[in-house]
Amino acid sequence: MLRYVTTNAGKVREARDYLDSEVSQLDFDYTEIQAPDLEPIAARGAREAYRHAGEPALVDDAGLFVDALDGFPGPYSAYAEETLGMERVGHLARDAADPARAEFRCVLAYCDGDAFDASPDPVDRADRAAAAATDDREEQDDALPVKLFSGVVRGRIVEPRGDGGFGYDPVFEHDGTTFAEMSAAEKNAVSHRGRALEQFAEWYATR
Ligand SMILES: O=c1nc[nH]c2c1ncn2[C@H]1C[C@H](O)[C@@H](COP(=O)(O)OP(=O)(O)OP(=O)(O)O)O1
Repeated sequence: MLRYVTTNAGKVREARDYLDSEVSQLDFDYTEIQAPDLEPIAARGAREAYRHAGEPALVDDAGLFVDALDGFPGPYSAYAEETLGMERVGHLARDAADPARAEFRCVLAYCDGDAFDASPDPVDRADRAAAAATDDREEQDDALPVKLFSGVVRGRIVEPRGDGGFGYDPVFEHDGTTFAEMSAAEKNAVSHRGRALEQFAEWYATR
């Protein structure tokens, strides 16, 4: 059974469109390392979740990157939402630029313990073999292969509109409509998460 690892029910709702019945949510709060990019955060999370669950794990790390704020809040989007809140982050963005161009990014990291993605790079392989041979749990985790998928959607930050979706959806406008004004299907058709899930589902079905 594939476990979609997140504490966020909004993400699960969107993922169901791509993963149907073969997925169930694992409400597990994996360690989020600090990094400017989402990829290493998601990869580390997927390894930890797989070790925890003992089942194939798919981690979804996402964030809002505002151009005029040099990518802030980016990997810290959840923290900024909890502290400042979606509306104040929106104000910061619009104070910095008008229009306040931004993008949502999503990285999916899949780990099932199999070496499906054995690196062709012998140095990398040797590193993995060495890491797998140690007793150190964190080093062993680094040896687990992870497959990454990502999606991006461009838009602009506006005054909040709409009551659908979650997180920053009310302030993120794409083609004249905020994500909170769209149905889940409409959002999936253009969103960062939809793009990443589409790629994952295609790979997963044919792996
Ligand atoms: O489609 C989206 N529509 C609106 N907001 C979004 C979206 N995608 C990510 N976001 C925001 C929500 C949160 O403030 C942060 C994700 O943070 P992120 O750490 O990936 O997720 P999270 O803490 O909500 O749940 P979890 O880590 O358990 O999956 O970016």
